[in-house]
Amino acid sequence: MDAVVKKIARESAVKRPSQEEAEEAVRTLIAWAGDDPTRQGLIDTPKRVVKAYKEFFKGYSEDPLQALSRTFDEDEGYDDIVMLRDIEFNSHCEHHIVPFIGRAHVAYLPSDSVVGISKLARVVEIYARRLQTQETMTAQIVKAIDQALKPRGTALLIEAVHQCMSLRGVNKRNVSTITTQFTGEFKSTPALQARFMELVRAPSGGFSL
Ligand SMILES: Nc1nc2c(ncn2[C@@H]2O[C@H](COP(=O)(O)OP(=O)(O)OP(=O)(O)O)[C@@H](O)[C@H]2O)c(=O)[nH]1
Ligand SMILES: [Zn+2]
Repeated sequence: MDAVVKKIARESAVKRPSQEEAEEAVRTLIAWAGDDPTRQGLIDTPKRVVKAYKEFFKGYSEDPLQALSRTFDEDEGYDDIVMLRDIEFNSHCEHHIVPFIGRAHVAYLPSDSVVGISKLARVVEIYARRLQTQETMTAQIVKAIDQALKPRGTALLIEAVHQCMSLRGVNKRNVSTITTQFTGEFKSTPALQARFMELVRAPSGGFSL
């Protein structure tokens, strides 16, 4: 078992079930839904579902601080906004285990060093691949960046569609849920927040490389 999974298991005092126990749980749900888990078309489904869960929730075995640990300090004194826009993610809401799908826009103001830009997208991916609420995921991403890079400020906007609202329950399609979090200079300086929001909304300039 991976160290991060072990840590989460230790903190929550939950024993991680075996692959066979997880597959059995899927067979139970299929039967509960009203179908026969032993029929031809469903016989391999528990194995596939467990494999899919491994992908959906692989963020439990990854460490965001580790992803942000390699920084570069030769940046000629660059000290303005570094922003990644339109980081697509798929997550699952912790209330219904149904997908919520959206985009994250993340920016930071470097102090001494910068981080490889892919690592910011990796942090989004790590937290998205866990059971989440949008608010928690927003706060966690910002906290990880602040902790690892100690920037002068971090800004994050997440927009997402929650399928637990569009496929069931209230059945409202295409509702966007928007969350934002600002720290440091982004929190204390409204003009910086406004610049961030402008950059989120700015046309892409037709780049699609
Ligand atoms: N704040 C927040 N709520 C969420 C998120 N994802 C899902 N939810 C909401 O979680 C709530 C759970 O409410 P409950 O009343 O316990 O569950 P429910 O009976 O299935 O609720 P309905 O979805 O209204 O049918 C619902 O209002 C969901 O829309 C999220 O990321 N953040
Ligand atoms: Zn939900």
